[in-house]
Amino acid sequence: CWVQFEMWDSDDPVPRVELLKRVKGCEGILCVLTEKIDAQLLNAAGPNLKVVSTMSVGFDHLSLDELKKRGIRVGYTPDVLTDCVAELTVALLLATSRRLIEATHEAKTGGWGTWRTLWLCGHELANSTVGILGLGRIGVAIAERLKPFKVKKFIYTDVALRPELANMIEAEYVSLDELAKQSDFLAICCALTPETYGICNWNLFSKMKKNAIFINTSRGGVVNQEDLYEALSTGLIAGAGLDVTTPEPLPTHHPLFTLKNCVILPHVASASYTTRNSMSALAANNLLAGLRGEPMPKELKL
Ligand SMILES: O=C(O)C(=O)CO
Repeated sequence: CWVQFEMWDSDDPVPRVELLKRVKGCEGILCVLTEKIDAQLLNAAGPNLKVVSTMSVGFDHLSLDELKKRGIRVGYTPDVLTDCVAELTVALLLATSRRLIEATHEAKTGGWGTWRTLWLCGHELANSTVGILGLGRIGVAIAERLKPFKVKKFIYTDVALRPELANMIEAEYVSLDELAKQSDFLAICCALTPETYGICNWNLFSKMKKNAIFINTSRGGVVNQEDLYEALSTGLIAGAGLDVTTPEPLPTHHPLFTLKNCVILPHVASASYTTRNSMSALAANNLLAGLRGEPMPKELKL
């Protein structure tokens, strides 16, 4: 089908006022995760709007209730980014547990003296227990990559048992409490929903091991950052690697940036050329299928 489209031709997000003006009368919207698709925006678009296609696997920026109410279909981009996100998660985990950022800083700035027995010691994956909060495609892909590092045991928690996925990585289902207590490494892989908002808080951190490494490549909103700061600065847990924060960008004066045991990345888990190309192609195909009234390659069931 022929499609007339207007593109915001910049890597920076379209300003909200501009977006609200330009969506008027549109039948479809292709957005990224910086655009809030809420009642205000849907009202601004008007009754022609049939489909919203987001170039992301996460959909916490979409008001699903509002979309459903209006009968608007939603496309998203699962699967195509799984490998890329899992790879980055492993990189962030190792950078955090083996203190790579501190180490390169020391080497560059004169901190590198003689070889010292306990200098820059971290924690290794061999013989460890890895916990996964929210076992989906990405959690499985992370576990598959970590297994060759000789992880002893994978455990997970979720709102329901995930027997098929769990079997793929021989992961054992445990309660959230047990996940906190047993994990040497805890990877957060859940979607941000009202149930997971702030789920990583003092209650969780206080049950974790002193040697535990906390890794989040899902959404910043699942973490209570004040509690995480307390946990890291008091040595309650050993370290954290975050690819996502609240807000994004995290202000450079944020206390978390002062901590040596906190590695912060600017939301780059899916940032490979191959994956971003696949995501944009899938988002475009979802949009076109939605406009034609055909099944979308990846439709979010509302
Ligand atoms: O797809 C997502 O949800 C991201 O966070 C970026 O890939």
